[in-house]
Amino acid sequence: MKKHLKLYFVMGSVNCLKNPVEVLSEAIDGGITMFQYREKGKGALEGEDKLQLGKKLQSLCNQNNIPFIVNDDINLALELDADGIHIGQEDGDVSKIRKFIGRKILGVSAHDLSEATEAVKTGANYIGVGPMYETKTKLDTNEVAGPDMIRQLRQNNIEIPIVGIGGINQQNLKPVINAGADGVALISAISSLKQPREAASNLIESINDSFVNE
Ligand SMILES: Cc1ncsc1CCOP(=O)(O)O
Ligand SMILES: C=C1C=NC(C)=NC1=N
Ligand SMILES: [Mg+2]
Repeated sequence: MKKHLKLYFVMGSVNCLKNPVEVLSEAIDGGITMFQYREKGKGALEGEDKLQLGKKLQSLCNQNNIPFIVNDDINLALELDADGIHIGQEDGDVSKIRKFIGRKILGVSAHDLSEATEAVKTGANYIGVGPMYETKTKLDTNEVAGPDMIRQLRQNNIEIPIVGIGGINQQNLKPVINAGADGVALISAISSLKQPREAASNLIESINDSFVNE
């Protein structure tokens, strides 16, 4: 699990400057290690369109042995036979969902020690902690927690794989790794750029450097 979380690209059609299939294809070439289909927000696809795009993105991931995770939508995750699902605190009872999805990857958003402890207890495979920094991508985030939140979780013996998320880019990812995260999850640092391949390549290089000089 930990090695997949290094550069975890999260995206939906709403976030992309160009064709989402092209964006993901380039991001995979650039070196992302895991992908989450998060079709959400104003103008997001629904129903058949959402399913069809999901299938295209999933096949890109399968061809490249990249775990394909669906955000929030359990029915879609099961219909696509995705590798896993990511849910927020408001997306339902984690232990119920664990029974529903069996051995698939279960990611849970956590904003503090109590949510992280709960997620571990109910069988999450990793937690997404944030927002690390200001973000314009998700409008209803909690207040900025910062990398120190990850450091605090590790100091309280939270051993589960952790990915930081929220406003992360090449310039500010090192403190997230140094705080004890196994990787970073991000949207606009790849999806909003003309050259997603170059963006992903620069990011994974900086992430690997951060681990080497930890
Ligand atoms: C999904 C999510 N959860 C917390 S912040 C966020 C948005 C991250 O987007 P960006 O990487 O563009 O800041
Ligand atoms: C809200 C989120 C937090 N963390 C991750 C990895 N994905 C999300 N959608
Ligand atoms: Mg959610």
